[in-house]
Amino acid sequence: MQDSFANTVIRLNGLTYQYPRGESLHFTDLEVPSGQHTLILGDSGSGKTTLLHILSGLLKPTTGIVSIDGQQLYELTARKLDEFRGQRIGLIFQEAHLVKSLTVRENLQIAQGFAGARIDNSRINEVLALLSLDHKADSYPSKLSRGQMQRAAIARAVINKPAILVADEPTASLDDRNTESVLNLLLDQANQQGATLIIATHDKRVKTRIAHAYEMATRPHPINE
Ligand SMILES: Nc1ncnc2c1ncn2[C@@H]1O[C@H](COP(=O)(O)OP(=O)(O)OP(=O)(O)O)[C@@H](O)[C@H]1O
Repeated sequence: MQDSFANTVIRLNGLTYQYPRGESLHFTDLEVPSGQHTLILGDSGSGKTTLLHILSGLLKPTTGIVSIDGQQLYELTARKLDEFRGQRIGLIFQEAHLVKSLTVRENLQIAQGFAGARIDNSRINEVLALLSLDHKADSYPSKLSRGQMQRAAIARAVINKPAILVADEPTASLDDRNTESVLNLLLDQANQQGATLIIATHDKRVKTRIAHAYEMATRPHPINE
């Protein structure tokens, strides 16, 4: 089903998730207008990572609807969902998860391939230049510094011009200077590529840069509650 709110990039409705033999999580409804960068805030264990996985199409909720850029994610077949995720959702986790046996350029090429797009080397060159990584295009991940690795992960997340860029604690282990530069990169890239940023964080330094926040409203419920 297509979403009727053309300007709404994320819509969450009636979401719950029950971990097998674990927590039952209930999520407050949310609508994010396109371009409204939003933080996901909440105590440790409140369900931020679970929510990011659900809204990124990686974890099917027990109940409820997730609509991204007008598409209800969990109505798609597994293959279509993989393709949609590749095209419309950019993921940045704390560890970069680049394929170690491939160069930076090849990592970006497979990200284009997963999304069902043709290999577009001029787009790859453009993104690498924007992130000051052009000189590392033919390097393997093991030859990158930590900061370069993080920029490569951002390059991979934005390569297909996603509608949303989802980052889980992207600054948790960074000093102030690197936090500033990663936040600038994420905001610049999101703004330039027309993506809406969703960042889960505890980090006070991030809260000063992004005004809108979604507070995890619930504590986890015991199984039978
Ligand atoms: N695979 C799992 N099986 C069972 N319970 C889980 C599993 N993963 C997470 N949980 C539980 O679900 C709840 C939410 O976890 P989640 O990782 O989403 O929280 P979080 O807000 O991201 O926490 P943090 O800020 O500490 O990373 C926690 O109580 C956690 O113990």
